[in-house]
Amino acid sequence: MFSHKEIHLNLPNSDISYYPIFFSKSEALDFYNTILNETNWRQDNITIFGKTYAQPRLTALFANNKKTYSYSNITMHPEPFTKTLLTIKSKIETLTDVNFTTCLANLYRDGKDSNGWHADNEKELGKNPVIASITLGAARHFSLKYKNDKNLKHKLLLENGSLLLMKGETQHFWLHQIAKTKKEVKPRINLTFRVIY
Ligand SMILES: O=C(O)CCC(=O)C(=O)O
Ligand SMILES: [Fe+2]
Repeated sequence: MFSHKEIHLNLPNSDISYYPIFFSKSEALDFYNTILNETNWRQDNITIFGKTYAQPRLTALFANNKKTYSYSNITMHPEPFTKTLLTIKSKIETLTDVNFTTCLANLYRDGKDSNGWHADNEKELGKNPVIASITLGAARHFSLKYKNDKNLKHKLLLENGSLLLMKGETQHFWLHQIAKTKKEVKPRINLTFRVIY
């Protein structure tokens, strides 16, 4: 059906694939503009190790149910999927054969916005979550770090229109982040499709 170029990362205890051109550049920029303007972006306060910070990016939650998503001491309540998000979701579902319930959207306004080291291992995601992550707009580096050996790291550039798929035991063994950068970078929207049980 699809003949997307797939780059499978050769890292232990993981199942991570990168599809650099899941959407064409122009399709991805159309999605970027629509989602940027249609979304009620919010900036939550998060609490990590007892300290409260303004999250260094804007977020929004969408779902086809009422289930909330909680992490770092915040609980997000979803809004219904938009037509654009349903178009994107359905193309990912054809590739993965997973029915995603939920999408967490992140807006990195510039290089100062980031997402610190974490695993997507909240219990509502189930044992071995499938996370499908779309990049729209500017490219940013995605870093991976092995929990058992912090010297084992991997970094890849997530480009406009790309899909990164993490599944299997990845979240048990690996942390990931989007680090801040001093380079001039334009805004990036990230959409992470998930199943919430
Ligand atoms: O922006 C990204 O590519 C990663 C987002 C992420 O890790 C998350 O929302 O859990
Ligand atoms: Fe994540």
